[in-house]
Amino acid sequence: MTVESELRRRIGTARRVVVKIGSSAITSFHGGIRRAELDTLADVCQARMAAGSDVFVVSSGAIGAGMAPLRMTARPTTLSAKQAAASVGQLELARAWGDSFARHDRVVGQVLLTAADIGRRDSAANAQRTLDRLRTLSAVPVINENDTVATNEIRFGDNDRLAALVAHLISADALILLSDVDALYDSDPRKGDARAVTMVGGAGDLDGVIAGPGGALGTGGMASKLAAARLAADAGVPVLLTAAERAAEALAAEPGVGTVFAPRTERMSARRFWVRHAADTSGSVALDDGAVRAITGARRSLLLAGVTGVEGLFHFGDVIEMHDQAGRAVARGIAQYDSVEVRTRLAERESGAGAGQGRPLVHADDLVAL
Ligand SMILES: Nc1ncnc2c1ncn2[C@@H]1O[C@H](COP(=O)(O)OP(=O)(O)O)[C@@H](O)[C@H]1O
Ligand SMILES: N[C@@H](CCC(=O)OP(=O)(O)O)C(=O)O
Repeated sequence: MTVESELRRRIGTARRVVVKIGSSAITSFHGGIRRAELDTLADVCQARMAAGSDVFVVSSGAIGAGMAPLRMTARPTTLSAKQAAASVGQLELARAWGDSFARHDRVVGQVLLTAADIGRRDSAANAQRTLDRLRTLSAVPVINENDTVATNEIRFGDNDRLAALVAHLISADALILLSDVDALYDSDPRKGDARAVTMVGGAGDLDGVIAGPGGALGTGGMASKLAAARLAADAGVPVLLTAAERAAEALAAEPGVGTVFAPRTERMSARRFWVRHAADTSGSVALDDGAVRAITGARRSLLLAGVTGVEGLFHFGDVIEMHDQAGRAVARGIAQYDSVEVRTRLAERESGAGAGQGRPLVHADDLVAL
């Protein structure tokens, strides 16, 4: 069996599956939700559940669904208009999913999350418990970003990222991204003459691939799908990307369609994954070149000696970002000092009164290079 067919079989037999459905697949520009497509997708998810898998749906489309009832003729661009459209559209979307699954005697549970919810351990744990309880009650979770409270600064950015973080949160065995394109191509297929990539085993397979923008209804385009696939790979979750039209084949026992992305062979620990991808950061420190080399190259702990400045307010145990002298984020990690204490130590050093080195600011085990 080839590596690719093994990976496809793994996705086809995964017990716990996150299925993310893009706006472009279930909404139309003027008509709102495409009910027939939703019914077909619910049928396919139901078939997979009947075969023994647990399915968690991440559904985009709230903004697209809200446009028609609000008589918007173009996709809204301002944050408040997007939020208004999402607030109207989410209600329609949840109702439509409820109707589609009710045809199979299934109820749905709406779960709206912000990036901040996933970035805080307590709220992430609560969301995880809710999702798990819905599963044991045989209800289908229908998840979306809580658009009405998410500002530009705190957004997931797109639902591909949300889906990958949910896959990590619930320890999914596979993530299926359903869009309006049947696979990853080496360049935007709308521009003609592009070649489909059937498997991405590592970063090298993406050499020469141009990930272009999305369609009129989508958000992140192909770049956001590749970023989500990478995030899922770090979490040890294999990914299949294809078109919603191919959903039946994508959720079959041996999915023969789309592009499959291999997970990392060594799954990142939950703690390091959280530090790297999910946690809110509370502040940052600037590092000199030697410290940057020590933490990114030699994988050492970060000592106060290499810190040249502090930004923001953080407490012992918070996740902070580490910047190089050009202001680029080079790593994230868990602080072993409060920001006030770090400032005091830097001031002491300036005045020549610095006492010894002390414990590291970030221990190597809690530090992830970006
Ligand atoms: N290299 C590529 N391979 C495949 N699709 C691409 C590529 N570059 C750009 N695209 C475009 O990305 C679109 C999918 O992204 P998007 O519209 O954001 O989808 P969704 O709404 O499903 O999230 C496709 O319609 C496709 O035209
Ligand atoms: N929360 C937004 C999601 C936007 C989004 O990421 O869309 P998509 O690129 O289609 O997955 C909505 O429901 O419209």
